[in-house]
Amino acid sequence: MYTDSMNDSTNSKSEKARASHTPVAKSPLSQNRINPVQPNKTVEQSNTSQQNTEKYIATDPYFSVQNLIVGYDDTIVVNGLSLMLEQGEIGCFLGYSGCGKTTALRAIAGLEQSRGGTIYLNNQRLTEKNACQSFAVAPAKRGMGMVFQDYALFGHLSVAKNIAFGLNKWSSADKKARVAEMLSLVELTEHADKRPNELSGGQQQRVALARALAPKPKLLLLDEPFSNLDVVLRESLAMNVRDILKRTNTTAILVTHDQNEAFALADKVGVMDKGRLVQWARPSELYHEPVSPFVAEFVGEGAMIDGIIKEGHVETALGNIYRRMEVYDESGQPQYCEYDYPNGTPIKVLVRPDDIIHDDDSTQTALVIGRVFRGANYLYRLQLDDGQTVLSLVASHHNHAIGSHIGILPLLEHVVVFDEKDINATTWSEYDRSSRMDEEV
Ligand SMILES: Nc1ncnc2c1ncn2[C@@H]1O[C@H](COP(=O)(O)OP(=O)(O)OP(=O)(O)O)[C@@H](O)[C@H]1O
Repeated sequence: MYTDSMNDSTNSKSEKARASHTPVAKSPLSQNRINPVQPNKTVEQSNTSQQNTEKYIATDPYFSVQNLIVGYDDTIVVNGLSLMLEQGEIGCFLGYSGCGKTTALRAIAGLEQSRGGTIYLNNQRLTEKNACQSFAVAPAKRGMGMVFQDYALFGHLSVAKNIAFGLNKWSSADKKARVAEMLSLVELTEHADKRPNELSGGQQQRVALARALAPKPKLLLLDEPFSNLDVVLRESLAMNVRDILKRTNTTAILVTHDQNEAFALADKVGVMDKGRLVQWARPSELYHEPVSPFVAEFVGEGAMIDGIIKEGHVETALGNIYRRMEVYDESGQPQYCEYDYPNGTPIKVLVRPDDIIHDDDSTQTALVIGRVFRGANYLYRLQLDDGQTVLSLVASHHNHAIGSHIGILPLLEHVVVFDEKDINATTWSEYDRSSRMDEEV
């Protein structure tokens, strides 16, 4: 059954207060999904180029972007991007190549001019571009640090001198202490005197991180920082970087096309599609409550099955789905209400591999038509009686051959239902990854 308000991504009073001002794109079957947000700020409409003229109130976020628009020549590349982060939070832009992730990051850094929108950081307005006024704080004055894809280290300088590079206004004693602190933070103290080319890729990446963190940036921007590293190293380094950012309470934004990296590092992930931020949410919310089939496809695996509205619930080949409310009776049992659609309305249902439990004792069975060995698990592709397919993640000691039937227990309270509007917004037929599995025969 669909849980109407499971996706409350707010985790603080101030965030909840702001959420009440948040415009939320809702469809009848996908209510309460938080989309890109607008902080409750009133910008004074004036022609002045002075920044920070408006009053800030206690609930203002540490970092926010409102309706950012960036383009090259006749093409809009970032279209109405809005988001916010609290201090110490890590955000991430996730999306296919060319969707505008790097352009958005560069515009936040001030390296690309915006055509519209406003950026605030730590109670300072950095850009404002609308019909009434236009100004932008210079990149060097934004207090941001950046880690690039290729690290951009100075090959002729030692690790310590690379890290000290942005500290030229510091006293030599302070600079020495800060470099030592950063070396220790990234666990490279014994490599202080080496040149970058004497280090591994992962170590170079950590030098780049230490160099960007040394001047204590108000916001750290990381553009595909792990893309030059091998896959195994990426995830462990992403967790390592998250640990460092959390220890230093650094607010950061990462750009990546790698979902695992995004989930390992970020508190909030924004899925981008053709310049638009489709959903800005916590990783678990993106996975369990994608706002559209596009997000569902991009984040995680799964299959779409058909459903149809009947007497207020959704009938599917896996069973009936009832609409659950965020209301419980005295004994703690959830309450249900009807879907607001006429009988016969077609529905699509997202079923994740973890929604289908293998259970030998179940009377409901499915035919194994494909499987992929993943060490601890098999990802099975299963055909239901009506010919539709779903995926199921099963512990790998359950070794079932292709062509056999296995018992299944669908966890229908976890599935996500999409209405026609959601479906029409995406070419969902391309979605079913089960047909793209490299199967073991
Ligand atoms: N300097 C530029 N001039 C003109 N077009 C550009 C420029 N930089 C980027 N673009 C275009 O803007 C679009 C978005 O590019 P961007 O680099 O932001 O995408 P991305 O999502 O970061 O992609 P990738 O993951 O491949 O780096 C692309 O179509 C790209 O060709």
